[in-house]
Amino acid sequence: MALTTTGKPEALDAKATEYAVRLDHVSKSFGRPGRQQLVLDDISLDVAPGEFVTLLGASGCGKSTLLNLTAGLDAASEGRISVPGGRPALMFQEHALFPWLTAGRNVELALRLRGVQKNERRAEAERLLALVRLQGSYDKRVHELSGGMRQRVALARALAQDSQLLLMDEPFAALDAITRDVLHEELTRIWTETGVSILFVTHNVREAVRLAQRVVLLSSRPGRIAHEWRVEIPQPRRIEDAEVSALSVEITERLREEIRRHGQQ
Ligand SMILES: Nc1ncnc2c1ncn2[C@@H]1O[C@H](COP(=O)(O)OP(=O)(O)OP(=O)(O)O)[C@@H](O)[C@H]1O
Repeated sequence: MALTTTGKPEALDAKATEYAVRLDHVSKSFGRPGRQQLVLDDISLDVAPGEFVTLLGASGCGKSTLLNLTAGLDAASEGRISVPGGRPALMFQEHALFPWLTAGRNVELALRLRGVQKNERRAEAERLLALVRLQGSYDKRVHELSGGMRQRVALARALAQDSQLLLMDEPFAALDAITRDVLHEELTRIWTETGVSILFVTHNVREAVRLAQRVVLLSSRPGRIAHEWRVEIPQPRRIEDAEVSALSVEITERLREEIRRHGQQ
């Protein structure tokens, strides 16, 4: 497929590339010509196949914008985004499940859109619900599920797309700390089992360190890559582990510096 300097993520041959997604000098402005606000400035970032990267930054620094560009929901103003494996799967803070469908039917809908045959959908939806530890919940309606269970269904639905790249925008931010902790464990397990690449947006430093192999810090206004850390702490980690805490303190310091610097502009 021809490469363009702007526009939607491009599908390339997955085998020929060493990344699940590549952002190459990506910038994004909003607003009318002459009154434009530069939100993302010259972002270059690769996520390797099977890698788990968290994108961290202060509120309003452009994290969601970056994810939306990667998902193809909006076009970059400059630069190029390549997603070799095709359309990424998406998961947001709001579950966005259809309330009139059961948990199972919500997952099946994604399977249908993927082109899975009707007679295979039920079994595949059951398998995905079991993967997120919701076996037996196929017939439950959305209002019968807790917040954590809804996010599990949303995760099963995202996985139903069978994409090589999963984009997650603060998916656990609305959950209580204990439910979030459990879902961190589940996500780590599912990431290990499936080998999916994950780009996960959060403003929670401990969450970023708990989950990722690499934490990328964005500065604010405009969003630029300020720093990144490789997280060598073995999984499974716990959010209260001493090593997770120590690195979180270091990253928080750096984040504070970025916020102070932004405040002085
Ligand atoms: N469609 C849009 N039109 C105009 N401005 C926008 C649009 N989308 C985002 N912005 C602006 O871009 C900036 C970055 O927003 P974005 O939602 O990406 O930040 P964020 O880092 O995800 O914030 P948060 O952590 O609070 O969710 C903000 O100033 C926002 O007002």
